[in-house]
Amino acid sequence: MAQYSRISGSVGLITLKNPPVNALSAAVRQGIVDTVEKALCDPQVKSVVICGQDGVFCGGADVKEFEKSMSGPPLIPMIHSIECATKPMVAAIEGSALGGGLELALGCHYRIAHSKARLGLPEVTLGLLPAAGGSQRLPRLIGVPAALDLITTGRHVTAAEALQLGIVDQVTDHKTVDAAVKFALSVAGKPLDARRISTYPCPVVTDLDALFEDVMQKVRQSARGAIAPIACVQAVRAAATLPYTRGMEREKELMATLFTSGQARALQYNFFAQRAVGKWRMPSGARWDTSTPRPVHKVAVIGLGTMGRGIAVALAQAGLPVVTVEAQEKQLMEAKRVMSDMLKRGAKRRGVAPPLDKISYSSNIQDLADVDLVIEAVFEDMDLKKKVFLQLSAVCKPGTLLCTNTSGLDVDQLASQTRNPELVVGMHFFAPAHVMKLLEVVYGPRSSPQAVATAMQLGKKMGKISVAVGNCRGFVGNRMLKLYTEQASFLLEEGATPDLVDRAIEEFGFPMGVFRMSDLSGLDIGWRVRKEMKLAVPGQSARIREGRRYSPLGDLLCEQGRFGQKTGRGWYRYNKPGDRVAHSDPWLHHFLEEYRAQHGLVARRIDQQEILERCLYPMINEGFRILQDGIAAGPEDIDVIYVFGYGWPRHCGGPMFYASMVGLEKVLERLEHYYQAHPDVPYLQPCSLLRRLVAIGSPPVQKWREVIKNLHSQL
Ligand SMILES: CC/C=C/CC(=O)SCCNC(=O)CCNC(=O)[C@H](O)C(C)(C)COP(=O)(O)OP(=O)(O)OC[C@H]1O[C@@H](n2cnc3c(N)ncnc32)[C@H](O)[C@@H]1OP(=O)(O)O
Repeated sequence: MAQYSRISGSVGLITLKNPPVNALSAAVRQGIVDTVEKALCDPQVKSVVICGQDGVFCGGADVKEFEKSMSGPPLIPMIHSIECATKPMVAAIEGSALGGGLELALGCHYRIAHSKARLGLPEVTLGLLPAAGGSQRLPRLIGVPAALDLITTGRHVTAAEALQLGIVDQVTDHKTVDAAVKFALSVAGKPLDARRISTYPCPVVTDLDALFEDVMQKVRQSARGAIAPIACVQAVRAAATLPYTRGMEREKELMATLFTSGQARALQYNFFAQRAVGKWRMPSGARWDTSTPRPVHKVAVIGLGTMGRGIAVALAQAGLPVVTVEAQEKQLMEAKRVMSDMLKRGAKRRGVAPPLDKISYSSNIQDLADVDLVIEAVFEDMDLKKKVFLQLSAVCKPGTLLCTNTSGLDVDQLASQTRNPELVVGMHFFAPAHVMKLLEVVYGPRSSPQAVATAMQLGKKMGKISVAVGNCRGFVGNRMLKLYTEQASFLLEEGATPDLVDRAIEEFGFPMGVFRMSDLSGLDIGWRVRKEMKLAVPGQSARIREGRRYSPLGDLLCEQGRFGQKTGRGWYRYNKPGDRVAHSDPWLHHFLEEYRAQHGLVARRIDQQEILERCLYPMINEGFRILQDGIAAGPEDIDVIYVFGYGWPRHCGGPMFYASMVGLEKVLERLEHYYQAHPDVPYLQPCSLLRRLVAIGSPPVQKWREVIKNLHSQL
C-alpha cells in the first residue's frame, strides 16, 4: 500500500507501507501508481516526496512474489511515469533503498538520504539484474566503472559513498522526510529536463572494449559458474553503447533468461534460508521466539592459537570487552602482537579506530572470574578441553555460559565436567574466525534454550550467520564433509588423480577442490584424529578397517611428512613450504600407481559426472540422515552451513536444495547404484528419509520440514 497526504501546503507526501521493509508488492505498486496520479492532479501540490514508513525507504521487489504469476502494475512504466512527471519528485531515503527501491529513487528527480541509509542494487545476489531501468540509469548517473562495480557485486553503499558517487543529492543527519520536504519546496517550479536520468548520455569511457573485456574476465573468474554477474555486465554494456530505449530492451531480454533460471531460484531460496536459520528450534520444542538470551557484557577467550585469536578479534570488532587467557607466556606475547595487527588492518579497511583497548591479555585463568561468557579455544583434544572446563567451572561466577570452539568433539562430555551442564554449548567457528561468516551453535542434550539463545545472539552481534545444530561427531558440516573427502580418496584408488577430482569440483563452483583444500588445512589434522580413533596405524595399508572400506592414502602421505602447503608437499607439490600455488606432482602419480599395483587395483577412466556424484551424493545422503536424526531442524540449516562455511556455490543453493533441483529420484537411483557397486561403504545406502520423500512424490525442499515432523511424530 501507499498512503497519500499533503504537507507544508504544497508538498504531496507518498508513504510506502508494507512492513517490515516496504517491499514493492503488487499492492504497493498499485498504491504508488494511484498516489502519484493523485499528487499530479492536485493543483495545490507543487512537488512530491516519496518515503517509506518506519524508517525504511524500500527493500526492493517483493521476492516472495517471484514464484507467483506477476499481478499489479509493472515496475518499469511506474518508474517511467515518475520520471516523466511535471512536478519535482524527491525520494526521502531512510534505512535501505535496495533493488527496485533504489530503481524507484533513480526514477525520482532528486534523492535525499539519511546519513545511516544504505543503498544498492543487490539483484545479482538473487540471480537477477536491476531490470526496472537500474542497469540503464545508474551508469548514466555515476559512470560505467562505478555502476559496474555496484551492479556486478550487489554491494550496499553508505549514504556518504552514495553522495560521493553522485547517487544522492544531499545527506542529512536529521529527519529525512523534513529535509526532503524542505528540499521539495525549494525546487518547486524549477525545470526538470536536466533531472531525468534516462535522458542523460552515458559518460564516455576511453577504450570501452578493453574495460568490458577486463571486467568480464574478472567477473567470470569470481562468478564460478554464476550467470547473473555476466548478464549484469552485458546489461551495463548496453547502457554504455545503446540509446536508453534499446538498452531497456536488452535489459528486459537478459532479465527474461535470468528470472526463470534454476540459479535465481537457488539464490532466492538461499536468501530466505539465511533468515530461516535465525528462527531456530530444538527437538525439545524450545524456539528462538520463546527463549530469552542472557545479557553478555564481558566475554573471555581461552587459548590463543589461530582460532582463539580470530574469535577474540571478531568479539572486539563487535564492540565487546574481551579477556584473553593463554597459559604460555611466549604464545601470549606473540598473540598480542598478531591480534593488534589484525585489529589495525580491519579498522583501516572499515575506516574506524582499532578497538585495541577492548582486549586484555592474561596468563591467569583466575582473571575470568567476572565474565558472562567464555569461549574455550584450546587445542582440539578432549582430555585437554575437559581439564579446562573443570577449571572454568571452578573459576567463573555462577551463571557464566561456557562455550567450546570445537569442530566436532562431544559437547555433552565437556558439559559433564561442569556444575551447570545446561550452561554449556558448542560454538564452532570457521577459520579465519574473524572473516568467515558461519557459526555452528551446538546444543547438547542438557544445553538450556537460554544458553542456545545467548550463543545465537552473540553470533549475530559478531556479524555471523549462526545455525543451531544438535550434538554429534562433526556436527552438521564436518559430519557431511568426512564422506566427501573419503569418496575423493576412493576415487584416487580407482584411477583418478587429485587434479582430475579438484577440476571437477572447482568447475561445479567450489572455490577450491577437495585435495587443494586438504593441502591448505593440513593433512596432519585428520591423521591425528584417525590415529586417536585407532583407525590410522602407522605402517599399515589395509583397505578394510572396522569392517568397512578405508583409504589409507592420506595416512601414507603423512607418514612421509607430506602435510600439505606447510611442508611444501601434500596431494600437490609446492615450490617451498608455505607456498600457495599447487603444482601437479609426478611423485604423487607414481605413488598412486604403486599403491594400486600393491593392492591389485586396476585404474579405470573416471569422468566428471562420476566424480561429482561420488563426492556430492553421499554428502547429501548424510544430510538426509542429519535431518532424520533431528541434528538439523530443516534443509535450510544444512544449506546455509554449506554455502557459508564450506564454499558450496551459492547459485546451487546448498546440498539439499541442489538435490531437489537434480531430482530426488535421480539422487536415490545413483546412490543405490553406487551402494551396489561398493557394498563395503555403508553410508552409500540411501537414507530412509530420502526414500520416503521420493515415495510421496519428491515434494519441494520448502515442504520437507513437514515430512520430517510427521516422520518424527510417528516414531
Ligand atoms: C521484477 C524483478 C525485480 C527485481 C528487483 C528487486 O528489487 S529484487 C529485490 C532486491 N532487494 C533485496 O535484495 C533486498 C533484500 N533484503 C535485504 O537485504 C534485507 O532484508 C534488508 C532490506 C537490508 C533489511 O535487513 P534486516 O536485517 O533489517 O531484515 P531481514 O533481512 O531480516 O528482513 C526482514 C524480513 O523482511 C523480509 N524481506 C526482506 N527483503 C525482502 C524483499 N525484498 N522481499 C520480500 N521479503 C523481504 C525478510 O525475508 C524477513 O522476513 P521474515 O519473515 O521476518 O524472516
